[in-house]
Amino acid sequence: MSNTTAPASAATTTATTDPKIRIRGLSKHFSVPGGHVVTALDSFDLDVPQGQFLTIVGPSGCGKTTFLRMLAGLESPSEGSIEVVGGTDGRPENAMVFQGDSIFPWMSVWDNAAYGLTVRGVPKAQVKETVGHYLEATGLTKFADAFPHQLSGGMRQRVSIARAFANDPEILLMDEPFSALDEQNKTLLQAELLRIWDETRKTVVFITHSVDEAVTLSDRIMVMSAQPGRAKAFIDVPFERPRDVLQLRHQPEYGEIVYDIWSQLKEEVEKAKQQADARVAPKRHGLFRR
Ligand SMILES: Nc1ncnc2c1ncn2[C@@H]1O[C@H](COP(=O)(O)OP(=O)(O)OP(=O)(O)O)[C@@H](O)[C@H]1O
Repeated sequence: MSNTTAPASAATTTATTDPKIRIRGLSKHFSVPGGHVVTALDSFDLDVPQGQFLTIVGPSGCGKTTFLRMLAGLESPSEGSIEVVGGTDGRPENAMVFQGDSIFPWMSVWDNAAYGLTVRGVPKAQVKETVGHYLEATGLTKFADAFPHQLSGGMRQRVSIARAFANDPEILLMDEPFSALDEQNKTLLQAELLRIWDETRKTVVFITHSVDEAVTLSDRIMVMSAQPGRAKAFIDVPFERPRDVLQLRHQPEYGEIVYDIWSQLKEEVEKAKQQADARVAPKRHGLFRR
């Protein structure tokens, strides 16, 4: 499967056809107590073509969430540029789905899903049609009047997904949206996401710690290096769409891609662990001296 893996240096040259997201020289430094500076991301280049489902995997602390937050405009870059090539038709640039609850607890399922459209002043009939469609697609029609505290974790994530798609953003950003769910719910939601995404073919940047999830959902996977985070490798996922989550996992090629990603990741996970140990060691040393 090595023919699907491209070194990171090819990132900006192989995926330049009609990019929806263009990242150049992106770095992010954080000042932390003690006068230290953490470089979360270092000189990061990336093109995401229009309509691509890109997933990012990388060891803990390599800057995945920081990157997504910068894409969402919630953090500003220390250096470099982020460009989302967008339309001018009043649609939001992005919508984000997080790991935990990102819906409003005081609003019904319907109102949560309709929120972005209502704020934008979309005509009521269109809101009704769009929200109705995405609640149906996420299996929530019967729960339209329910409130988040009456729903399971999986159903709350469905509301987040329905809201994100209903809002029709230019790009969709998803930060480990299924990581808190049990295996069965995770598989169901992956299948639902695949189905909804197939309808819209939105440009998605998705973060996960699960290599299986990455291979199941994505067109392309970016493996990040341990901190400071950089693009280490790109792996194309050649499976045709629409995809069936279970059948996909039966294919011999699936295992080869999973192996390929793990081969890239292993070294970075070990590096990240050494970094974490090195951060703990001086503190321990200080403790013994007291
Ligand atoms: N606001 C902040 N202030 C200081 N340091 C920060 C801040 N946000 C992130 N960092 C640091 O930047 C680095 C990257 O963090 P980030 O959360 O982006 O990593 P990640 O790859 O998403 O990790 P994980 O997989 O564990 O969620 C970490 O060392 C983190 O401690």
